[in-house]
Amino acid sequence: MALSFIKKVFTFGKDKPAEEPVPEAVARELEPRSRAEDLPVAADPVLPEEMDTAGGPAADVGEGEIEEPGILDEVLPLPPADQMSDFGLVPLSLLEIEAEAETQASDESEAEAPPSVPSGHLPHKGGDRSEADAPASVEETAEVAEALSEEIPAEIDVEEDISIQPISPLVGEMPGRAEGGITPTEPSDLTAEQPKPEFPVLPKGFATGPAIVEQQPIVPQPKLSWFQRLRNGLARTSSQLTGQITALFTKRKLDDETLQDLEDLLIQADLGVETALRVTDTLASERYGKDVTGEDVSRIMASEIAKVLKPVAKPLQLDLSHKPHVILVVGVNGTGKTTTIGKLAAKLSGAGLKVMLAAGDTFRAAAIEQLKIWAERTNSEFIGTKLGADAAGLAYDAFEQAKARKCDVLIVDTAGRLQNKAELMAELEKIVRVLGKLDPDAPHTVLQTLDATTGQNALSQVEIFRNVAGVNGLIMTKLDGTARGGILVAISAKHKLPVYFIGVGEGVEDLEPFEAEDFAHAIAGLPQ
Ligand SMILES: Nc1nc2c(ncn2[C@@H]2O[C@H](COP(=O)(O)OP(=O)(O)OP(=O)(O)O)[C@@H](O)[C@H]2O)c(=O)[nH]1
Repeated sequence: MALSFIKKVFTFGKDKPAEEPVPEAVARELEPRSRAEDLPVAADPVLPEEMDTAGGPAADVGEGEIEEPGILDEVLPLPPADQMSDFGLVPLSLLEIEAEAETQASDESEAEAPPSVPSGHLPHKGGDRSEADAPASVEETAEVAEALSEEIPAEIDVEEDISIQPISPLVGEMPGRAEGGITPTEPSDLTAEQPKPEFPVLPKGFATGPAIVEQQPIVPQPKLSWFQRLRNGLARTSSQLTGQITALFTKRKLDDETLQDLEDLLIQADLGVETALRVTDTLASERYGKDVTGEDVSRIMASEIAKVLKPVAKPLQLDLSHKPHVILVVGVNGTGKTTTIGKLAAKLSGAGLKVMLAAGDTFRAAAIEQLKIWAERTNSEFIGTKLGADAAGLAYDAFEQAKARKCDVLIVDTAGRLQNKAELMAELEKIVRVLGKLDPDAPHTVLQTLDATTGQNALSQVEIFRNVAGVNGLIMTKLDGTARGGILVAISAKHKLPVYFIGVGEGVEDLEPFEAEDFAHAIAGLPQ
């Protein structure tokens, strides 16, 4: 009897005889939904306006009231039948029985098939259902479940053979579930093709949807050594020079004509007549009448340039018996005075010296602000004045302040000026004179910055600034760019002024002591 009852129960919705209506809740409980993902989610099972008659929405399931799926995945003893629905569980064995009953039922009567819920239609609870569809109470469900559990063959070991599949916690949250009124959705309802939103057809070259941008991993660039930056900066000079030299000596012996051509090439590279002659003389004495390669010439050239530069590659001497040792920084506009001051201050204050920076460039507000920032960055003292104020007056005040505050070094910035502007050069002369009144040796160092991209004009800059302000040391900046470093060789050969540092970048670290050999190798395109 029980088996035939089960058969009927499982064929509900397919061949249900009209005279034996099966409560919907029973059928629902036995529907094939043993896995959480199989659970149908009724579309709007209760309309808001139906809430009163439906008994209101299900109480929310509180956190922790639902067992973790992982726990329920284990084989657990079957709970008492009357509690199964409370747990939201369906015995797997029943699902197997159902599958069997379904097969038989489909054989028996296809013609008797009762009206089923049309695909895509989900009847509303409390709507226009027939009596047969009427919701069953939880008690009824429990009774049926108990009857079914009695029918389980004796050989089935409940503990071993019945695994309980958890039903998604969602079930407890579904309004219909609380009222015992979940209406199963045919699988076809879920897979049925939904009407696609219509988009306009875009012209060729366009596409709809979110753009997919492939992210390229950012590869950090290794920081180049200062020599590599110097070599890169001088690459234009060196590659031009070595390329021409190689071309000059290909399949040619060293004679007067090739020597003259070489001398011209070296002068064009800003190295100056003096250095050019040194190179050709040495080459002639060693290899005249013989085959010469470009590499031979590069080696001799590097060696002769280094000889010129070595005497000027000196450290910046600080006489710390003066408190302060005054460094006046001069040069043409934009040659890197302020930046170089910042770099020097960083080195000196980093070494524990007390440094003061004086904003003597009273022409540019930005220059004053720039120096102030450098002072903050380098933990230096700062002194400035109004825009347009007398720069010599500021230099005077700065000296006194630095002395009073026991600064080791005072570095005075000045406005950039072209060497041919007499009035501005006279102002520079005045600054030097005023400082000399406070200390006859001040300024102790007059540094001139030279922009390495300048070329021949740098020669006359040194000439005039030296005469007016008594420049006694040089710093060549921007050797990391597209430099024409050959001019430093010519200046060194002519003026023999110490070259203390070279600038190889805009960063605070990018100031390197000048090394004659390295510089000579970089110009000749040879490794360090
Ligand atoms: N690449 C590179 N840029 C530098 C170097 N030194 C300075 N600069 C840049 O050159 C520009 C001018 O530098 P400043 O320090 O303002 O030059 P300045 O001589 O004080 O300028 P004025 O006050 O106008 O005379 C700035 O953009 C600096 O960042 C260097 O060694 N390498």
